[in-house]
Formats: sequence, structure tokens, C-alpha cells
Amino acid sequence: MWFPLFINLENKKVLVIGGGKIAYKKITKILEYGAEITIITERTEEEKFLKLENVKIVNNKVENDKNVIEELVKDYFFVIAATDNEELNQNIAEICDSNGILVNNASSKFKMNAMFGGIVKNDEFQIAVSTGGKNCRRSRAMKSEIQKILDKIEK
Ligand SMILES: C[C@@]1(CC(=O)O)C2=NC(=C\c3[nH]c(c(CCC(=O)O)c3CC(=O)O)Cc3[nH]c(c(CC(=O)O)c3CCC(=O)O)/C=C3\N/C(=C\2)[C@@H](CCC(=O)O)[C@]3(C)CC(=O)O)/[C@H]1CCC(=O)O
Ligand SMILES: NC(=O)c1ccc[n+]([C@@H]2O[C@H](COP(=O)([O-])OP(=O)(O)OC[C@H]3O[C@@H](n4cnc5c(N)ncnc54)[C@H](O)[C@@H]3O)[C@@H](O)[C@H]2O)c1
Repeated sequence: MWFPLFINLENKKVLVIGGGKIAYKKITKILEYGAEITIITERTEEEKFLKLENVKIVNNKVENDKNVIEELVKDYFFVIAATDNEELNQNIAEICDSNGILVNNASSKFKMNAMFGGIVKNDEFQIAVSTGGKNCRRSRAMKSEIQKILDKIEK
């Protein structure tokens, strides 16, 4: 079961493995919350990564090996497995989970211990929407309805 918990990411060490489109989407979301991000990726195709401030990029291929992954993730508070290699992402998720590290897996609906919600916010409120991995695209419709309520309350 997925309990909606709000986590303080200010100055927390976050590791993102993989530097593609989805990694970028997730990084820009959590940067707003003050996370200290390191990216390890075989390649970053996109120029926009280099424009991100306060993000360290390490160009390296992560070997799909338990010891290698364990050593890599051990000092992090939160790990995001965002490669396009489903098996690697799953191993990262399993290793983090069994070592008590928060982990998000971009290529699964549920094999992780932390998933992103759709976010709607203003200065006063922050609302996160989740379908528990069942159908994240549905969040869009819900988010736009919530946005209308937020706009009304503000007046
Ligand atoms: C909340 C949001 C935040 C965010 O964006 O991170 C989010 N996904 C969003 C959008 C979105 N995701 C995808 C598309 C299609 C893109 C396209 O088709 O091109 C779009 C639409 C779009 O981008 O508009 C594809 C997708 N998503 C997942 C997989 C893996 C899989 O299903 O196996 C695949 C590949 C499926 C495939 O390839 O078939 C998995 C997850 N996505 C989650 C969250 C977590 C569950 C949250 C929940 O249950 O509600 C979870 C489990 C893990 C996680 O990622 O944390 C955001 C909500 C909308 C918003 O906020 O606007
Ligand atoms: N969760 C979501 O919201 C969501 C949405 C769409 C797609 N996805 C899934 O997310 C995954 C990533 O998608 P994408 O579009 O970002 O892919 P992408 O091809 O744009 O990026 C993949 C990245 O992973 C890196 N990579 C691959 N193997 C690596 C390794 N061994 N070590 C280090 N880096 C490695 C590549 O260099 C590349 O930067 C896919 O499985 C996709 O199906 C998730």
C-alpha cells in the first residue's frame, strides 16, 4: 500500500542513474525542493542537462552487478533508476530497498518503494495525486480539476 508522505529533500543527496528524457523530467521536479543531485549516465544526449544548475553529471556506464550497485548507492538518501534498461532499474530498486534507501523506478508500475505523484500547488497548498501505479496518465484530468479548486480558494 502506498502511504502519501511528504519528504524534506532540502540538501539531501539524490542519485539519478540514467540521463534521458525521463531522468530530466524527474530531476527538474525535485530540484525545486532543494535536493543535491548527482547523475550517473552512459550518455546525456540533451544539451539541456548541462544547463541545470547545482547538478553533478558523471559520465559512466553502470554495470548491472549487485556489488557495484550497492557501492554506488550506499551514501544516498534517494535513488532514481531512470535508465532504459528495465532489468538494471529493477536491480537498483531491489538493492536500494533492501538497504533501506528510498528508490524510484521509472520503468515499473510498482517495483520501488517511492513513486512520484502528480503535483498541483500554490504558495499555500501542495496536493499530490497518485493512482498507486495503476494509471498515472489519469492524473492529468484530476490535476486540472484540483487546479480549479486551488484557483477558487485563492480568491
Ligand atoms: C505523476 C507522474 C509524475 C512524473 O511525471 O514523474 C507519473 N507519471 C506521469 C506521467 C506519465 N508517465 C508516463 C506517461 C506516458 C509518456 C509517453 O507515453 O510518452 C506519462 C504522461 C506524460 O508524461 O504526460 C509513462 C510511464 N509511467 C510509469 C511507467 C512505467 C510503467 O508503467 O511500467 C511509464 C511507461 C509506460 C510505458 O512505456 O508503457 C510509471 C510511473 N509513473 C508515475 C508517475 C508513477 C505512478 C504514479 C501514479 O500511480 O499515479 C510510476 C509508477 C513511477 C514513477 O515514475 O514515479 C506523471 C503524472 C501526470 C502528470 O503529472 O502530468
Ligand atoms: N515513469 C515515467 O513517468 C515514464 C514515462 C515514460 C517512459 N518511462 C520509462 O522510463 C525509462 C527511461 O526512458 P527515457 O525516455 O528517459 O529513455 P532514454 O533512452 O531517453 O534515456 C535512457 C538513459 O539511460 C542511460 N543508460 C542506459 N543504460 C545505462 C547504464 N547501464 N548506466 C548508465 N546509464 C545508462 C542512457 O545513457 C540514457 O541517458 C524507459 O524504461 C521508459 O519506458 C517512464
